Amino acid sequence: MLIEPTTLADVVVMTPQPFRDDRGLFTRTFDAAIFDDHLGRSGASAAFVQDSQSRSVSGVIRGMHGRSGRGEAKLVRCAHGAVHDVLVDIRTDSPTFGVQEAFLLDDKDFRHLYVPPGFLHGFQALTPVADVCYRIDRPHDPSEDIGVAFDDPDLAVKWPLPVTIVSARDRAAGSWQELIRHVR
Ligand SMILES: Cc1cn([C@H]2C[C@H](O)[C@@H](COP(=O)(O)OP(=O)(O)O[C@H]3O[C@@H](C)C(=O)[C@@H](O)[C@H]3O)O2)c(=O)[nH]c1=O
Repeated sequence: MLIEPTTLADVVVMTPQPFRDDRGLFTRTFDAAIFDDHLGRSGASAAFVQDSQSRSVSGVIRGMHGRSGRGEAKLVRCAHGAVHDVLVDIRTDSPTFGVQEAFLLDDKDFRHLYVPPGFLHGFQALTPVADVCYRIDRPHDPSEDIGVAFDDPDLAVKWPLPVTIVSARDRAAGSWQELIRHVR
């Protein structure tokens, strides 16, 4: 399991080594000992309290989602298919505040993102079926949902495919400028 930094402060990408044979493959998707050691916090991995999975059809965009209050840490991977995954740092005290980075998550390399609290997250499905799995370190609470429109002109995320389906909540999301006023 390789753990590498990204351009976003504190975000890391974990790349496992899938073992492939005639039957298919086996891959470790997460290693608590390596993760805790990387963070320098014994037991950090034990904080993840909810596992979730979403399935999307090609072109679907989910995002850009964040969480108010203490935020939430997230582990994100694509278990089936491929997604274009985007993170935006919304921590006002971060050296990478406002910076975004995109990652290809797929079922070939099984790259896995660790996202600390204080980020917007979203993705677009690139394959007919794309399953995204998350682990979060606080129980889901919709009253803390915050977000920015996936097509906000200031964020200007470059989605690779034409947009097919977006939820009503995401269509109604606010702007980057509004979010900045809120977090500052
Ligand atoms: C996220 C979530 C949703 N739900 C419910 C609420 C709703 O009825 C249904 C679908 O929820 P949503 O439309 O919010 O799902 P979705 O748009 O896929 O939301 C997800 O988007 C990606 C980008 C993330 O980063 C996730 O943290 C999460 O915000 O599932 C839960 O019960 N628990 C959860 O943790």
